[in-house]
Amino acid sequence: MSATTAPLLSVERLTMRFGGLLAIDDMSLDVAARQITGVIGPNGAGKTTFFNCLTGFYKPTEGSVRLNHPKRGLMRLEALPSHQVAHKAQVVRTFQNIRLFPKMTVLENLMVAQHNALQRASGFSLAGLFGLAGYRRAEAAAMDKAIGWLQRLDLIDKANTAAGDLPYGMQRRIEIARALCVDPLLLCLDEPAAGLNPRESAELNELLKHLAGDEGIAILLIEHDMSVVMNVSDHICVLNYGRKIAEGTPTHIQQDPNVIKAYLGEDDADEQLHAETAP
Ligand SMILES: Nc1ncnc2c1ncn2[C@@H]1O[C@H](COP(=O)(O)OP(=O)(O)OP(=O)(O)O)[C@@H](O)[C@H]1O
Repeated sequence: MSATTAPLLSVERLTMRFGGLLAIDDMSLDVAARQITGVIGPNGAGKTTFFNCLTGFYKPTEGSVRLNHPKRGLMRLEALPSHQVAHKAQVVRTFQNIRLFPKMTVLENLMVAQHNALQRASGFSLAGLFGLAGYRRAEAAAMDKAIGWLQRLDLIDKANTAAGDLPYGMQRRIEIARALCVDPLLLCLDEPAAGLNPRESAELNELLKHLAGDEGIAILLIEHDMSVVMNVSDHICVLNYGRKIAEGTPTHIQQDPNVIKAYLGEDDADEQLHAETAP
């Protein structure tokens, strides 16, 4: 991020406690527009809790999450309920476990994601039922958007297949397509590579680079698969026991002694670091 560009998202001194457990501990992070920011850390480090605080699923105990929205100005995400974070702030997420409607077709899954826009077009009345012109236009636009994303994500030939009948890797891609139908400024992906084979992971890399580089969507990426994180991230933030222990480029993160210790444990990390620095 250049010194003159304001970040898209500024997380300041975020803290989330569950009783005596400090899941996020005084965490600050800037997220740049049009870039991919990886969030990594060992199991239980607080990554998903961090997403839950950004997207209105949890109300943080302390701290602020400010979004610099290009049309609406500064928005305080920690004060918004989750549906407004998605539809007003355009910060959209996927989940660790797949949450498609398995019996609905792929296209129907993408239409459901746009129900807010359709409800508004119906004036929350019977306009939809009577097929009034405004509602029909909104429905056609929603359909165009869904089809457009299915084409760009190479899923169009599966539009009329029940989502639950498709292979796992494809379902993960449909989840991303569904999130894209909400026009995200910031797309938060929670382990999108989980369960993917190496070919699917490589395809995911290409897709993420395309979304950030060509579509201009900022991405926050929680991922354990280092072949994905290190390949696609512009910037990486590392959490351990709820604390940010490092941030920087993938090259910087791979060499950071604190990160190596968090992943390998103190003794193994010392061994590896000594081996690397030995003449
Ligand atoms: N609703 C909750 N109530 C109590 N404790 C919670 C809750 N949600 C998360 N935690 C705890 O907060 C800590 C961080 O959990 P979190 O799921 O955010 O970690 P994570 O980094 O996403 O882990 P993983 O990589 O295994 O998904 C853990 O100790 C977890 O048990």
